[in-house]
Amino acid sequence: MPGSSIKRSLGVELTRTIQESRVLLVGAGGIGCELLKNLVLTGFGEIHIIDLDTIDLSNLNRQFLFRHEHIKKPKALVAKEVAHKFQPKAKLEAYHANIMDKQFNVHWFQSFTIVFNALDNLAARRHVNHMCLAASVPLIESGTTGFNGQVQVIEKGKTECYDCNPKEVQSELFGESEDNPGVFDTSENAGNEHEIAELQREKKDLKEIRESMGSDDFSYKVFDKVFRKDIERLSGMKDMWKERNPPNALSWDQLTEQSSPLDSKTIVKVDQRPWSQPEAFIMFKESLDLLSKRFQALQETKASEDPEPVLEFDKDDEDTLDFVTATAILRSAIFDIEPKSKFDTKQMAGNIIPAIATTNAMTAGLCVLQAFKVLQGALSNAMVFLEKSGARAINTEPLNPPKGDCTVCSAATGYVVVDTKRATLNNIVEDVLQSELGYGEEISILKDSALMYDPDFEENLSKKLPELGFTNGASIIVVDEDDQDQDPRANLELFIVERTEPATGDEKPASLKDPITIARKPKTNQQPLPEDDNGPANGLVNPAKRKREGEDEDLTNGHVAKKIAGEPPSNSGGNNGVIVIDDEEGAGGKGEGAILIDD
Ligand SMILES: Nc1ncnc2c1ncn2[C@@H]1O[C@H](COP(=O)(O)OP(=O)(O)OP(=O)(O)O)[C@@H](O)[C@H]1O
Ligand SMILES: [Zn+2]
Repeated sequence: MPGSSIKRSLGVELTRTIQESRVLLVGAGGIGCELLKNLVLTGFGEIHIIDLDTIDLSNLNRQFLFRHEHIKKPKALVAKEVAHKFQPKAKLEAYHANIMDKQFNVHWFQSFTIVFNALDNLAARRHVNHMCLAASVPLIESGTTGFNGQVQVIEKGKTECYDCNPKEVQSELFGESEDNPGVFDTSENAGNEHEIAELQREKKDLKEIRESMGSDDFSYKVFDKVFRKDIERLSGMKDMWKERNPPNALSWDQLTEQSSPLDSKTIVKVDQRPWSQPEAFIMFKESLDLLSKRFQALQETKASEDPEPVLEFDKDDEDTLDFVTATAILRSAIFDIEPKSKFDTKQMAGNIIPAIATTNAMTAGLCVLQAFKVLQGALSNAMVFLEKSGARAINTEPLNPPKGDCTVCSAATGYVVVDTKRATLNNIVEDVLQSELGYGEEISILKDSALMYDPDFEENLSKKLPELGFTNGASIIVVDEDDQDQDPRANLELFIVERTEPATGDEKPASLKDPITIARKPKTNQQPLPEDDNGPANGLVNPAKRKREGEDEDLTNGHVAKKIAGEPPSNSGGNNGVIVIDDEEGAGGKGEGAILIDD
C-alpha cells in the first residue's frame, strides 16, 4: 500500500508513530515471514529480525520469502534481503542467532518499541516474555496450530504474561520422580492412610523395577507389572466392569512363544499397518532395551551436581516412537481398543498438525493490528472488523490483568549502576539492598538458579561482581527469605548497568539507577517442599514439580538452593489469547458468526 493510502487508513498520527517505531521480530518461520512482509509494507521505521535456523526444503510451502536457491542459508538474512526489495527505504537488521544468547540482554531489549514473537517453542517464548517484562517493552505473542491461531498482547503490569498460565510440557518416558516417596504429605490426608500406603507401595515397586534397569529380566519386570499385575488388579474390581468387558492381562510366556520366529529388523520397518501382538512384544523388548542403555549412559556421564537425566518422547526419535507404538498396541490388546500403526502413532503422539499458510497469514495480520493498539495505548478499543460470509472465524477475549500469583511477572525489576572495577557483592547486599531498599538480613542472592549469597554462605561477598558473572546486562535475583515477616517481598531482579562515565571518585561502587517499589510476595497454593532424603536434586525447587508445571526456576517461589548450583535458566510458554481465530466450535468456546475483531 503506498504511503498515502496508509496515512488515509490509519491517520497521520499513527502513521508517524509507526514510522518512528523500532521493532524486533523473533523468528522468521511461518508467521515470521508473513509478519515481516506486513511490517515492512505498513511502514515500520526500523525492523530487527532474528532467527537461529537455516532454510529447509520443507519450509518453502509456506515461508514464502524463501525460494529453492535459499536452502541452507540463514533464515534471518534471507528474510531481510527479500523483504528489503518490497520497501527499499526500510531499515532492516538481521541476526542469525539464538534470541536466548547473552548479547541480547535487557538493555538491548529496551531499545525496541515493540517485540513480536513468531516462535515455535516454549523455551524461547518464555525467555522473550521474561526479557520484555524486565525491559518493560510490549510483547505481541503469536502462534498457530492448523486452522487455529492466537495473538496475545503482553504488557508488564497491565496484562497477563506468557507464564501467568501454566503450559503443557513434554511427557517423560524415563526419569520420572518415583524415587522421592516423601512427596506425600500425610498430615493433610488424615483418613486416607490406606490409599497413601497403596501409593507408597506402588512407588516402591516402580523404584525397584527401575533399579533393575540393565539386568536381563528388566523388560520382564516392566511387562509383568504393567501388562499383567496391574491389569489383574484392575479387572478384579468387579464394580467397574458391570457394563463393559474387563481388561485381559497379557502373558509373557505366551507372547514369547508366539514371537519366537519374528525379527525386530523387519518389524521396525512396518509402519503402515498396526503390528500384531507378538510383533509389538518384540518391539517393546527391543526399544526398552535400547532406551535403557541410553538412559544408563546418560546417568554415567552426568556430573554429580547435574539433575537426574530424563528421556523425553520425540516423534523423530525412532526408539521412543517404537516404544510408544509397541506399548500402545499391547495396551490396545488388553482393553480391546483398535490398534494403531507406527505411522498413525507418530501423528497422534507427535501431535503433528499441518501448518496452514492462510492461518499464519491471518495471524500475522492480527499481530500488526494489535501493534496499532499498543502504539496508540488503547488496548481495550474495538478496532477492526473483517467480514467473511458464513462462520465466525475470529473471536476475541478481553485482556486479563496479571495473575497475582505468577512469579514471573510479579517479580520486581530494577537497575543497579555499577563500577565493575570496584563493586563487590557486598556493595550490593549492604549499600543497595539493605541501605537503599531496606531489606533485612534474611535474603538470598541468585544468579540464574545458582546461589551466590545467603547469611550462611558469605564466601562471595568480597568478590568483584564480574568475577561472579555479574557483568553488564546480567541480573541479580534477590529473594526475601525473612521468616518473621508474614508478608515477604516479591522476588527482585536487579540488572547490572555498567557505569560508563568516568568516575569522579565520590560515587558509590553500586547504587540504584532509579527508585523502585517492590510488592509483597504473591500468595501461592504451593505446598512447602519436604526437606527430606535426597532433597531437591540439584538444589533447585522440587525439579519434578517444576517440570510438570513448566515453572521458571529463575524466580523460584522463595525456596533457595543451599548449595551452589549451575543450571541454565529455563524458560518456556500459553494460551491466553486475546484474539482467537477458530474454525471449529469448542476450541475457542464460541459458535458461528461473522469474522470479528473486537476488544
Ligand atoms: N531461540 C530461538 N532464537 C531464534 N529463533 C528461533 C528460536 N527458536 C525458534 N526460532 C525460530 O522460530 C521460527 C518458528 O517458525 P515455525 O513455527 O514456522 O517453525 P519452522 O521450524 O520454520 O517450521 P516447522 O517447525 O513447522 O517445520 C523458526 O524459524 C525457528 O528457527
Ligand atoms: Zn505472569
